[in-house]
Amino acid sequence: MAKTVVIKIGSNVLTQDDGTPDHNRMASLVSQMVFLKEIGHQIVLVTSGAVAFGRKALPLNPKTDSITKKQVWASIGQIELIRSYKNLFLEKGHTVAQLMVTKEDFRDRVHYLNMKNCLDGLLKNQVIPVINENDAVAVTELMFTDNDELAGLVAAMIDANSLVLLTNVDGIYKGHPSDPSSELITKVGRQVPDLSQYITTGKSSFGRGGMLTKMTMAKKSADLGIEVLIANGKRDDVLKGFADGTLVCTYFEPGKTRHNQKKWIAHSENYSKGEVVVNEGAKNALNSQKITSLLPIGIVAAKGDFLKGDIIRIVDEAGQILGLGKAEYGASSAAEKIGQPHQRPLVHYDYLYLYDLK
Ligand SMILES: Nc1ncnc2c1ncn2[C@@H]1O[C@H](COP(=O)(O)OP(=O)(O)O)[C@@H](O)[C@H]1O
Ligand SMILES: N[C@@H](CCC(=O)OP(=O)(O)O)C(=O)O
Repeated sequence: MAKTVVIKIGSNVLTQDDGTPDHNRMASLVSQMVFLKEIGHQIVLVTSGAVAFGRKALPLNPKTDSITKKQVWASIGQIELIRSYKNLFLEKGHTVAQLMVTKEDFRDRVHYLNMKNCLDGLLKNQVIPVINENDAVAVTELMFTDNDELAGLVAAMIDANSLVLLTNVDGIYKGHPSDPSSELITKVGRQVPDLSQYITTGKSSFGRGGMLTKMTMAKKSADLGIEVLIANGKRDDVLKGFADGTLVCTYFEPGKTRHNQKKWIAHSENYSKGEVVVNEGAKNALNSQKITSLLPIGIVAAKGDFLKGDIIRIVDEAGQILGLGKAEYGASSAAEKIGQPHQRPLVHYDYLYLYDLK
């Protein structure tokens, strides 16, 4: 079956132990991505490596602050990174395109749709999008936790079937991967156990977010109906293994696919601009099997300065978050309508994402 596959490559996969770019590994992964494309899959690449490539190209005074270092190295390294991909794909007859994004591009619905339109256009024209964070401008609140988060957001955006996170270990182990007694978790079903207990905060030498973000993103993406594979990009034929189903990895079984609109909303908790508190009746209605929009009659309070189109959090009176939604009107109109019958929904069902509260 032809799939849309988002492949994320971590910095460590593309570097050797001494930090120099590993062009052979890169060439092998490009060949395998071309193989996937030529057997009919659509490929989107999310790649790290700019900082690592830049660090090797230009040593900086160790006293330079860490933000400036990241910005300088990333803006130097990105050139070599994208040029290498461009040349390697071109040798095999394929064109790549570069997209550099920040968190803001996922926060704003217009930016989001512009990016989606661009990706759709590239895929339709058989071009392989190569995406990285725009590290030159992405500082503090504009930053993704790491590229695993970015890859998860991209996979949701384009309604991907699969998300393959390539790192320098075979997947999530029940213990530190360097401990020979640690066992690899090969499958995570829909009843996801608490895996965070196994994950240590230590990262690989150039990694940013560590295994915890991979796990969080994998769970979230699987909830949205995307299968996720965390696998070792340093193993030869890793992507061929993905194609023929022989890959040694941690596999997250996908849930039922949800509406695309809702996928954007599902990933927006960090970007919400306000919050509404709902009463018990509204909570039960939202959690029932019936398709329900959020009506002002069930709202007891509206907080924050949200405008029409902004994402708002929906919480119950005990403060537990129930879900997220796109506001149909702003906070001042909402305040006027609170508790009143016969009013337009504040959140329409199509723009409502409810957490699966067990
Ligand atoms: N339970 C675990 N299973 C696997 N890896 C783990 C675990 N706990 C911590 N890690 C660490 O997570 C690292 C991968 O994350 P990271 O360094 O962010 O990689 P990448 O650069 O590919 O994004 C591994 O190299 C490993 O050291
Ligand atoms: N955007 C950065 C990558 C940051 C990042 O998430 O790195 P990694 O944890 O190796 O995937 C770069 O290109 O160096």
